[in-house]
Amino acid sequence: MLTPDTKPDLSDRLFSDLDFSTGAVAAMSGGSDSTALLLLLKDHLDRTASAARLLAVTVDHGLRPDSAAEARLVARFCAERGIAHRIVAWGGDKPASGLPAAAREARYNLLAAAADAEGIKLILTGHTADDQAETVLMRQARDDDGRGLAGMAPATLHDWRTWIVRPLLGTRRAALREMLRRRNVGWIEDPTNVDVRFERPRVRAALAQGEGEQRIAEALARAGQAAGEREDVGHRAALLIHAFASRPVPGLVRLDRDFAAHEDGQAAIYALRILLATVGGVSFLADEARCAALFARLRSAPLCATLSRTVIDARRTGVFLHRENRDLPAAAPPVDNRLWDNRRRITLNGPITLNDGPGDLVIAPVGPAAARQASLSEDIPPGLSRAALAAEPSLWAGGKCLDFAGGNAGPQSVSIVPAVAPFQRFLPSFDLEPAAAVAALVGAPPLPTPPFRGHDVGRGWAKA
Ligand SMILES: Nc1ncnc2c1ncn2[C@@H]1O[C@H](COP(=O)(O)OP(=O)(O)OP(=O)(O)O)[C@@H](O)[C@H]1O
Repeated sequence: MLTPDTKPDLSDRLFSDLDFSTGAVAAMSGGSDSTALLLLLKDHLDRTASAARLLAVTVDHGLRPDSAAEARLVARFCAERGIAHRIVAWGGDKPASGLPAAAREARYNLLAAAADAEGIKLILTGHTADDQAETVLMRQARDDDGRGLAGMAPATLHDWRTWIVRPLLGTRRAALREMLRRRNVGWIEDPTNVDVRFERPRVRAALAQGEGEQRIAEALARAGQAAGEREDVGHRAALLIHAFASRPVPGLVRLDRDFAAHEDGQAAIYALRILLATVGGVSFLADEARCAALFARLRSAPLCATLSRTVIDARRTGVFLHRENRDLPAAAPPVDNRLWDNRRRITLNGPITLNDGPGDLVIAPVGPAAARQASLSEDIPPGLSRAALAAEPSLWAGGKCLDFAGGNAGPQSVSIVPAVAPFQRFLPSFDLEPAAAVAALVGAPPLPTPPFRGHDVGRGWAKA
């Protein structure tokens, strides 16, 4: 039943676009924002999709003496409302520096694992407009390439399979707290949120003073504009990737010469940054200024350069990109669900059975010697094909190269599937289009269905 203080239009506005067909995990710290999120979500599902599964998950980071007791408080809160709840603990050693980032990384892994265990593909967090303003101001202070000014995306794909959605990103914290007070619901105040040894609490404290409100409004407006610009350049970069890039042999990307002369330099440089990071297996995009300088030089082939662990070999017949043949992973037995060189995902589909030869099965680069034996495409200069192939992963047994990359042709029990390094861990919705384009190019799995009903992967589906 509705109470006067849960305006139906608020929760409907927040959640009505979302696809709850696999259920939802609500990331619930017990703070005001995630408590409000959980209550609004529960109202919405009770009204519109009572069969949808809802699981609240609290991560106990084990960083404060009270954290376990707080997690139990959240468990009680959920039990009283008939909401399934789970506590997951961050075990193991904690780093001495970079603690907030490590805790965040661990938190998302644990939330995703909890969702996975239930077959749920959607995680909701309680990030608010206030969090967004803080994020934008922190990134602005760091003077990065401007992409970060878009702030947090309304949705982010985690590990290429679980959507993290932030439905409260356009809602102010004060409004949520007001709603909680009217419902007589309390929340946990995390002392870390006011611990000025950390950057975010310092920004938060500064925004609570003087002209804070105006700065918040400006930061949010700037974020909206930057998000639109980022989607736009991503869209144009995706068009360029579709039009000009191909993968003639595994490990080798070819750009038509016309790419180097394209008039939309901004999109071409963005496409280049994404392609270099993907081919090189680097988690962050190649440096913008260096890519701009490289793009300017591409017109005057021949050219051979390296950037982002990638060799750029520009010839009359095209601009070729392949992984540099150094600092490749050492031979090691295949381990399930691991990234190899940040370029391939290894999956074990069952116990390893070896019919192809004796000896222990390992994954190692093909290497120059085995690459020389391979039969090559006639359209590509053999030196280039071999250089690309040498850096590709292969299964080896007893010193014999069983299969080389691209391939699912080795023992059925091991698959080695291309991955898109810069977007593999976190893919913000702003970048969906270029990510889908580069995934199709390198043969990575297609993106899972977006979490918003009625939207394909493509322009304009992300909520503003
Ligand atoms: N320990 C946790 N367990 C589960 N989810 C968490 C946890 N910490 C944060 N989150 C999720 O991430 C969101 C943003 O995190 P942040 O650290 O800004 O929140 P908080 O201040 O701890 O709590 P809240 O946002 O609920 O007020 C939270 O709203 C919540 O959805």
